[in-house]
Amino acid sequence: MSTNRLTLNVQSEIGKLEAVMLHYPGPEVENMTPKNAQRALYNDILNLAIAQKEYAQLKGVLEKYSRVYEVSDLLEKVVEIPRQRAILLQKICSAEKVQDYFEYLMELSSHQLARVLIEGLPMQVKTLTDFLKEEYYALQPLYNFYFTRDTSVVIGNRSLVCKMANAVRMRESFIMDAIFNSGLFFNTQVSNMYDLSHNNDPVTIEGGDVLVAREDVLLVGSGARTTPQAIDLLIRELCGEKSCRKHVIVQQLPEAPESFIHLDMVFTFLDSNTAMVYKPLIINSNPYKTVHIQIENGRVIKISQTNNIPTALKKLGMEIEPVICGGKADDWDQEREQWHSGANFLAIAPGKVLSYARNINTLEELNKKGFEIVPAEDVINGKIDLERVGKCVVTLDGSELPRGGGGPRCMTMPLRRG
Ligand SMILES: NC(=[NH2+])NCCC[C@H](N)C(=O)O
Repeated sequence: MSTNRLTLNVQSEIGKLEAVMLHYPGPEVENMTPKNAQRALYNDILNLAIAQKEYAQLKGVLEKYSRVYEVSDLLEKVVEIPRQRAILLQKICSAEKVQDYFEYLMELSSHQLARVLIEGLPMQVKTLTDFLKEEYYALQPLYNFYFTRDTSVVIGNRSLVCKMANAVRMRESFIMDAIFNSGLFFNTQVSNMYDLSHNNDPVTIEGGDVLVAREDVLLVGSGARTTPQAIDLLIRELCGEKSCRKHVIVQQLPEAPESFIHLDMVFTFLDSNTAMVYKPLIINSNPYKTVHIQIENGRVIKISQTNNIPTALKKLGMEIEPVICGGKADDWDQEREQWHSGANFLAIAPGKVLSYARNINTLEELNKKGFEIVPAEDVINGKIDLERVGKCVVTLDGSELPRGGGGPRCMTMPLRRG
C-alpha cells in the first residue's frame, strides 16, 4: 500500500485548494446523436476539440496552485489489481445488465479497460435481438464525467459516494467508489449512498447539491437530483454523536429548467463573507422553501423554515454579502447568465475564484465589488501570479463546456483544502 497517500480534508468551500480531482473530457463527450443527447443529460452536442481547449484552461490554472488528480489515471491503477477490477466490473455488469461482457472486460489491458469504461463499449451484435436494438453501446459513454463534482463529495475527511438520479451517470460513482476504497491514493473514510440506501429508489443525491459552508454547517439543495429522503439519510450518516456538524440548511429547487439541477447553479461561495447568488431563487420571495435542521449529539432537535440561505447563515454567524448573477439591472441578463452557469463559481482560495468569461454582466458586478478580472491564459503563461493579486476572478473560455450543463464548480471535486 502506498505510503504517500493524501489525507482528504474539506471543511469549507473557499479554503486554499490543495488537491482536486478532474477529468479531461474525451471522445465520450461526442459519442452521442441528437436522438440521445437528452438522455445523456446534455442541452446540445459539444464540439470536443473546442471543449478540450477550454478545459485545458481550467486544468492549467488549477495545476499551478493545487495538486491535480486525473480520474482516468487513478481508474487505470485501480483496475490493475485483479480483485479490485473484478469487484468493479461485477458491480457495473450487474447494474447495467451486461453480464455477458464480464469475461471480455476482465481480459482487457488496464489502459483499454479504463478507456472503455469511460468512452463506452460498442455492442457486439450476436443475435437478431441485438441487431434490431436501436442501441449502439452495451456500456454507454460517461458523457458527464467531466463534471467530477457530482459523483462524490469530500466532507471533512469523509468521501461520500453519491447515488445518482439518472442511470446514465451511475457508473461514474461506481468508479469513484473503487478509487476511494482501493486505499491506493487517499486516507479517507468512505460512505457509499448506494449501500446506505438499501436500494431505496427515492434516495438520490449529487455533489452539486452539497456545499460545505463551515465545519459545522452544510448547505444542501433538494430538487431534481437530491431528494429529502437522501438528505435525511445523509444527516444520519454524517451527523452522528461524535460529529461536529450541527446545522444542515436545505434549499428547495425548481425541477425545471435543467439549469436549476443543483444548488451550485444558484448559489456558490466566493469568499468568507461573499457569495454569488441567482437572485430570483435565493433572495426574492418565491415558493421554494429554505429549511434549517439543527442537530445535537447526533439527533435532529429542530426543523424550521427560514427566509433564505443568507438569513439562515447570518443566524449562524456567517454574514454573507450576495453578488447578483447577471447583474442587478436586468432580469433577462440574470436568467441568461444563470443558464450558462453564471452562478457556478469555484474558489481556489478565499476571494480567488474561477468562472466563465462569457457571463459579462456577472463579471462586471464582481468587478464593482473589487474583484480583478484575470484571463486564464495570463495565469497559465505566468504573466499574472495569483499569489500576488488580491480578490480576483480568473476567466475561462466557455462556449462549449457550459452546453454540457455546468461550470467551474461542477467540473472540479476538491479533495483537500487548507
Ligand atoms: N454540479 C453541477 N451543477 N453539475 C452539472 C452537471 C450537468 C450534467 N449534464 C448533468 O445533468 O448531470
